[in-house]
Amino acid sequence: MGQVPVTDTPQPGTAPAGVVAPVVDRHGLTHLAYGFMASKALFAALGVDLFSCLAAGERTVPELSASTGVAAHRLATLLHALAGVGLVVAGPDGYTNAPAAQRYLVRGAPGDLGDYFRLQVAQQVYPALLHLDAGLAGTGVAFDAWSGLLADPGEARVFTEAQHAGSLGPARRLADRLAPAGPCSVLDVGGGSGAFSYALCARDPGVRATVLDLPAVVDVAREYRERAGLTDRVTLLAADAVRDPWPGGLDVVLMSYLLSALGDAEIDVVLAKAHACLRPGGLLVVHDFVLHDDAPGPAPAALWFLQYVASRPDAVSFSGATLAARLRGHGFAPRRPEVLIPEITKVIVSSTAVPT
Ligand SMILES: C[S@@+](CC[C@H](N)C(=O)[O-])C[C@H]1O[C@@H](n2cnc3c(N)ncnc32)[C@H](O)[C@@H]1O
Repeated sequence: MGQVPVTDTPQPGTAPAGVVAPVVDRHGLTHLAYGFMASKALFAALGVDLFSCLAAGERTVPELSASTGVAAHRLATLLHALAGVGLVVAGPDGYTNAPAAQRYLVRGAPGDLGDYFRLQVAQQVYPALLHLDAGLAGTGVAFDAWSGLLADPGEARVFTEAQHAGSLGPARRLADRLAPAGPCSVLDVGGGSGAFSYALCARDPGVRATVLDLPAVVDVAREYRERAGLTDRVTLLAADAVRDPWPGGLDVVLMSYLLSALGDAEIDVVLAKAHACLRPGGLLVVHDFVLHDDAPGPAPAALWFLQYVASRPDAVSFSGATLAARLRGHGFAPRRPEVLIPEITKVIVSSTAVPT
């Protein structure tokens, strides 16, 4: 879960990035209350690949109707909505993509996030959020945590393919930052498709990785490993990270979006296991949603934490400081958190003590 923000720079009239502006008027409230409708317009457009149809430039409504197969009068209504929220731009004869749509929503573009939004956010996260009231009340949740949902091979495929699309860019950035050099064994816990492991392997030929995830997810990861040409350097381990044993003597344990997906007590279980399976001086790399320590937000990270409340009663949120305290409690020496996806995720690298 978690994504690059579609808006990289503050919009006119909004607070600078990182500062939460209190909602002061009805317009602000309306913007929030109607947000779901705007999201649905975006997902519906992705569903008929509308942004790809506009990739080459302006198209008229009849042209778009022919390409998408959507009746012109219904498509016109969708286009009005998309233009209203700024995803397409209306011209004298037709429509063009807004810059972010052209960059992130055109199928096959280098920054393509369409599958991530359409599959994971629209088809799995939003339906789960319909159970948020019950989750908050503690009277029921959408499903038995993500591990319950992902026991189903079809759901595991949808989730993992979408997550792969979302994780490729951040994985490359993290690999560049960690810059492994020389022999290095990595355990990628809750590794999903293995996107982060492949990026680390691509960065240095000395990296060997094990991707540990639930069995139905590992079945999908096998295909990505094949495509990456890394069957000889990446091992797949079908296991439950909380209940099953992990390999030992490792240089690096990576947890990308794992801790946020676990319950409070399970976080302690996996941190203890990480410490036990690292060699002295080994590194734990946590990449996840992280709240500010001393200010509200950032909103996307806070909202991602909230959606977990819909799917498990023991979900918790954490800031850099609360996570660092927890890491210290398990014998780690955490460094300062560093932003990986602005407003959404941070990376906290911690070392285990080297015996003197
Ligand atoms: C949001 S995905 C992140 C995948 C990958 N780390 C990435 O960043 O692209 C969270 C992953 O944690 C896995 N996961 C959740 N609970 C798990 C558990 N108890 N044991 C193993 N994997 C688990 C899920 O199956 C899923 O693949």
